[in-house]
Formats: sequence, C-alpha cells, structure tokens
Amino acid sequence: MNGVKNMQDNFRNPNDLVSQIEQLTKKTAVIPSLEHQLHALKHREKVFRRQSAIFQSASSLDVSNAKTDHETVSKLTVELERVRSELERTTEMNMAQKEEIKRQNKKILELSTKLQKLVAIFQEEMQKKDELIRKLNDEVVDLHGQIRVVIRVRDFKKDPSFNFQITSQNEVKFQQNNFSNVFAFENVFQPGANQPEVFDDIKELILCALHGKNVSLIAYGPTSSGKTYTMRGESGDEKKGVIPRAIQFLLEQSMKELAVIGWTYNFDASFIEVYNEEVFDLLDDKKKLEMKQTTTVGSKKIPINDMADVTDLLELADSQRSVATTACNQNSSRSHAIFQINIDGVHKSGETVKCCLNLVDLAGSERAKESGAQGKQFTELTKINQSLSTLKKCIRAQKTKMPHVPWRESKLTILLRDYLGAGSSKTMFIAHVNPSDASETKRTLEFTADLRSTNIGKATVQTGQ
Ligand SMILES: Nc1ncnc2c1ncn2[C@@H]1O[C@H](COP(=O)(O)OP(=O)(O)OP(=O)(O)O)[C@@H](O)[C@H]1O
Repeated sequence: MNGVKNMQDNFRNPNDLVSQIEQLTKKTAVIPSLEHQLHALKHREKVFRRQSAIFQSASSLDVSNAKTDHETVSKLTVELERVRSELERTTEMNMAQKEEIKRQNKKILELSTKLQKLVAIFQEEMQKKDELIRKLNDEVVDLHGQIRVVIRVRDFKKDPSFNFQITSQNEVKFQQNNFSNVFAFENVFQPGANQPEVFDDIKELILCALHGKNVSLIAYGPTSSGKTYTMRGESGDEKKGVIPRAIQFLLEQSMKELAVIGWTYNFDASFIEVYNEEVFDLLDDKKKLEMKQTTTVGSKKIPINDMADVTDLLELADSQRSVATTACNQNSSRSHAIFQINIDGVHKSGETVKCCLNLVDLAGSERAKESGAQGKQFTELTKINQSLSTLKKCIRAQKTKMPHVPWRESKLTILLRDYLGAGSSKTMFIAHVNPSDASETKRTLEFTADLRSTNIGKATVQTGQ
C-alpha cells in the first residue's frame, strides 16, 4: 500500500521522482565496486581464518583485525541489500510510470483524433451557416427594394411656416399650405440617433460586399444636413462615421467567421473627389485623374491591413478635400467624395470574389441666393447643383423607363452609373434632412422617395474572372 501511495505521491510531484531516480542511479553505480570490496574482504577473511586455524598462536592484533573486517563485511552486506531493494522498488516504479505515460499518450492521440473530427464538423456547419446567411441576407436586402433609402433627421428648430413630423419608424409627414404628403423609407433615424445606431442598420448591406456583391452607400441631402458627419464622422470613438466603421467591420468579419471557413481577403482603398466637374485623387496630392468609361484611370490604391492604415489614409484625404466656410456650414464640402474599398477574396476551394464597396459623400445642394456665394464659391455651387440635378434627371429617366438616361451629362453620374443603373450593385441612400428649411426638406423627401421606386436590376456576385 505504502509503495502505491509513494508512487502516487511521486506522480503528483514528478520533479522529486526524477531527483530520487538520479540519486538511486548514482547509488546503483557504486554497487559493483561495493560487491568487489565485499568479495575481497570475504576472501581476506577466509584466508585469515585459515591462517588462524593453522597458527593457533596468532597474535591478539590479528584476531582484532579479523573482527573488524567481519563487522565491515556485515555492514556492507546490509548496505548492499538496502541498495538492491531500493533499486528493485525504483525499477518497479519506473515501469509503472512508463505504463502510465503510454496510457496517457494513447489517450491524447484518441482526443486529438476526436478534436480533428469536431473541427471538421464545425467548419462544415459554419460553411452551411455562411451560405444560408448569404442567401437570407441577399433576400432581406432585395426585399427592402432596389435602392434602399433611409433618412436621418438632424436636430432642428421648428419653422412655423410648415409642419414636419416623424410619424413612425419608417414614415415622415410634410405639410405646407395646401401640400401634405407622407413619405415612407426603410428606416427613419430620429435627431437623437447616434453613429453606432445608424451603422447597425447598414451592416447587413456591407456584409453583401464580402459575399461578392458591389455595394454602394450614398449620403444625400442639402448643405449642413449632416452627410459628412454620417459618412466620415468626427474624432472620438462614439462619433466615428460609416467609413471607418465599415472598414473595421470588414476587417473583423474577414478575420473571424469567414477565415474559419477558409476565406482569405485582401483590401485596398482609393479616395477621389469630383470638384468643379474634374476628378482628383485625394490620396495622391490631388492629382487630376482622367476617366475611362465609368471609372478613373491611375488612382492611387492603398492596401488596408489594419485600422492604423485606415486612420492614416483618412487623415490624408481630410487634409486634401475641398471644403469652404459658407453661410450655412463652417466646413462645407465643395466636392462629391467617393471612397472605394476594393475587395479580393479567395476560398480554399479556389472560388474567388472581386468586388467593391463605395462610400459616397455628396456635396450638398444650396440655393445661390441664400448662400450669398460669389466668385469661386458661386462657380462651385453652380457645379454642385448642376451635377445633383443631372443625378435627379437620370433617376427620373430610369424610373419612367425613358429610352435615354443622361448619365454622361456630369462626372458624378458617370461615376455613379454602375451603382444606379448597371444592375451590379446593391445601393442604399442615406437621405439627410435639416427640417428648418422647408423647400430643401421637401425636395429631398420627393427625390429620395423617387429613388425607392427606381429599378436598377439585381446585383450579382462579382468573381473578377
Ligand atoms: N446627427 C448629428 N449629430 C451631431 N452633429 C451633427 C449631426 N449632423 C450634423 N452635425 C453637425 O452639423 C454640422 C454640419 O454637418 P456636416 O458638415 O456633416 O453637413 P453636410 O451635410 O456634410 O454639409 P455640406 O454639404 O455643406 O458639406 C457639423 O458641425 C456637424 O458636426
């Protein structure tokens, strides 16, 4: 029993066992020399006894020597026996330990085989779940309409000349003189809605980009209604806008769930602006870009591996974007800005996706008279209003199925054409209203309501092949 207990104790403390084994090994090493000594002593004793018998008159010194040798022999015999039994015990323990290690190794092997099977089942389940999510997500996004429109209402001072009311989660009512209408949207964000709430509603659309669909999010509305606030946001985690949140979301999703089921993604970004009907690269010293069909040629693309890359890129673009102080907005964007994330995905099976996420911050419409704009600012304002009015004409032409849609009348519509008419993009407008201005509010509501009923076809997966 004690032996078993000692063994158990030793298993509990393998370091002690190792040191005991070391000591015993040392002791074992001296056994041959002890045996040799013993043998020699026994021989000497025998010779001595023989001599004593022959020489009865042996001296007392000789007898005392013989006695001492006999005692040493006895002591050595006892010691030898002790070492032998200790060696036997250790050998037994060693065997038991070897058996235990074998048993444990077998168990580990069994467990790792089970684990591999479980990982394979988990990956298969994740793959199925991912396919289902893609399908459902696609259906949900499509059900919301060809062009989805949500509306964000800025905190406003009530203007007694008209009545603006948020009547439900997806409807607002506009009433002025004899005009009264209820406008429906996918969602209405109240003045108190914060940046995370807005992004939450957009997430499912952004996920479509990882699944291979071109996705476009376009902020629309009059000057100072909050478009740049929504898209770019301001400093501080809570005030971050759609652009940094979207990239963070793409990076997280691609590195977690999609990586588990065998997808690897690469992202790069470009950032251009349309200013006074010219296109400039916000990431390349505002280099003027030429256009080829619906895209620009030679825009700089910066790889995105983590959020630090994004912060640098956005700060660079912020420093380049055309802004001015106007009567309505201290930091008014004087250009349409298009941030494009190119997504390249490859699955371990060889399947690929190649698509892009476009995040567009349009310049705001503004009436020249009220803005008090003159000179350079007047030119900017005229160009902004012209491009927005071409955008409206194109949407109207599309909606009424006119044979000609005037896409080529402005750089903005040439660039947006693929997201609004070519049928390869899932598109959402975030309409902004600042209902202290009756006529701008009415115009925004009417235009964006038109958007909802415009057919742009069904987006398909882009494989880049
Ligand atoms: N929802 C909001 N919450 C808090 N502040 C907001 C909100 N929307 C806009 N603002 C503030 O209002 C001001 C104007 O907003 P912003 O510049 O985003 O408008 P805009 O529509 O982009 O205007 P423009 O077309 O002239 O560029 C900014 O100072 C911004 O901080």
